[in-house]
Amino acid sequence: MEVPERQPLLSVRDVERSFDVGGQKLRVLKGINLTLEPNQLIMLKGRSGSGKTTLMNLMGGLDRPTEGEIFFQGKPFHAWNDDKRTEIRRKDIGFIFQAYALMPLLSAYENVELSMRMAKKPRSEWKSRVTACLELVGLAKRMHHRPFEMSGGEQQRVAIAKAIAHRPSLLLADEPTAELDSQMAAQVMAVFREIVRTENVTICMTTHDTTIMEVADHVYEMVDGVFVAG
Ligand SMILES: Nc1ncnc2c1ncn2[C@@H]1O[C@H](COP(=O)(O)OP(=O)(O)OP(=O)(O)O)[C@@H](O)[C@H]1O
Repeated sequence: MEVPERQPLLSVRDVERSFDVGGQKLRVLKGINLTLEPNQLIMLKGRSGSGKTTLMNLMGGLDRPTEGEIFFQGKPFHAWNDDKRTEIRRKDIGFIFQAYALMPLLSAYENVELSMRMAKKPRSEWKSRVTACLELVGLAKRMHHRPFEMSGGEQQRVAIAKAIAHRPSLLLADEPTAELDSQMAAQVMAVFREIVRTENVTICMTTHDTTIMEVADHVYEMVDGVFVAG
């Protein structure tokens, strides 16, 4: 009997993205190929302006390529409209940004709970999942603190709990450690490794920090809109 081939989580094929800037075509991505498998920690590095954020936006279904194909769990993101991509994104993708994007008036617990609500998870699952996610990021004792009562590293860990609560299979993180000192950045990376081990998720993150690249399963280097051998 033939064993069915395992489907990649995400596949990016010959992707280009151009923007119209003042009547001129600005080519930002110039033929990107990348495959993400389940349960990986992948990093994208490259100079400012090389196109990393543009690629992450495409991978997360926030934007569509000018040329090429993007399949998320076999679904053709490049061909789907905003509404269809948004539906998949809400359910299956989590995002973390450089600045923590937490609601300032809500506690850590309430911030994470919001993500369960947004993903329309049954209310009966909220409490145990929110608590488990905050424990996973090492903040069980800070659940009822609000963002301004926490350090930058703690806030970023709340943002991680919030991004994984609805059990996405892909977590995209744009410079998640950029605002943190090296000790806090190391804590965030330890949490990422733990999440990849226990949560059935692939993390793809951008970074400039060469010291944290050691923990990646693979590092892609982008130069001027293409990948170069690392
Ligand atoms: N919507 C847009 N319209 C026009 N130009 C854009 C748009 N989005 C990105 N660009 C341009 O594309 C280039 C790549 O930007 P991008 O944000 O992807 O780089 P990056 O590698 O993520 O940089 P950084 O490390 O600074 O975040 C930049 O020159 C940027 O000005």
